[in-house]
Amino acid sequence: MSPTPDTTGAPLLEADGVSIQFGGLRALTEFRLAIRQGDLQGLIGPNGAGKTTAFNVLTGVYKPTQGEVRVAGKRVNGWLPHQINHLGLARTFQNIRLFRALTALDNVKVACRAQGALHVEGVDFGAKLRGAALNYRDWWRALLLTPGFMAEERELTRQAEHLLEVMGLSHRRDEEARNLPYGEQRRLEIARALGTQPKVLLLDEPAAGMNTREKADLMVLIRKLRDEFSLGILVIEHDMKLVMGICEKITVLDHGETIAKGAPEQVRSDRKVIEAYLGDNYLETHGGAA
Ligand SMILES: Nc1ncnc2c1ncn2[C@@H]1O[C@H](COP(=O)(O)OP(=O)(O)OP(=O)(O)O)[C@@H](O)[C@H]1O
Repeated sequence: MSPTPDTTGAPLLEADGVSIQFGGLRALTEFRLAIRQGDLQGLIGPNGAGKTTAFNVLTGVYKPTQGEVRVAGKRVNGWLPHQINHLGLARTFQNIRLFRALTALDNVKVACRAQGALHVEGVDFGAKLRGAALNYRDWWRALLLTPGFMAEERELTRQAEHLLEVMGLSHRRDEEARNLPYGEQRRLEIARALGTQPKVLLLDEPAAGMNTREKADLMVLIRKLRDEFSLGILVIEHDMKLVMGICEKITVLDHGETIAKGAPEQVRSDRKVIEAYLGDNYLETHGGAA
């Protein structure tokens, strides 16, 4: 049986009054969020609201102009994405970013290997030097196919195969990522993100381009991932059925500002959210009170 999600622990990911500005454009203003183990939260809003920017700030692609991002309790402002990833934060992208010419298995193995690589936090020169020395050693081990290297390869293959199986992609193991149907490429991206053994997973429009059946399956799968891998999950998604169906808490952005936050039923009847995003048609089709 899946463990009951524990959403009472310390936040694994926190945004504390985070703002970012591009020239004169305030893309994100005073953004606040806390994700704990067992959380399944949504981030919604109209096009250009700042959702992907929020992901980019949380994962180290952008440095916040103001405020603080904390991962596993550590302040990570200014850290590089791979350093933040080592603290347990992984993501997928709105525009799929797989290694297109690698097989499904190798896409996931790359991520599993990256997690086993030297953990270099901050900008410590000594650690970087040690990292370079270990890379050099690993290069020779790979070239000479030492028993240690071969054993490590088998273990990485086993881990990657397991993740492909969880994501229903075992049958695609040896196919190049670019040849997979769109919905399967999206699932492969999630498998790859899981390869880095995250504690928090950020999914940027995971259902984009999927048909109704695939979306329904994805909803079940996202819940299953949360439970089986003891994750906290944050999802950006335009499909309201999916977001409202799986998320326990939703943050709504508009022009970089948080205009609402709460349970799905609270958010979908919020007048500001209806005006900015859902539209009165949504209420007519789905019911609910303004
Ligand atoms: N690197 C950048 N330089 C300048 N402006 C940017 C940059 N990144 C994002 N923006 C701007 O910030 C605003 C928010 O964009 P963002 O991509 O976060 O929106 P979004 O909510 O993810 O939209 P969508 O649903 O269309 O993906 C937009 O006006 C966008 O043009």
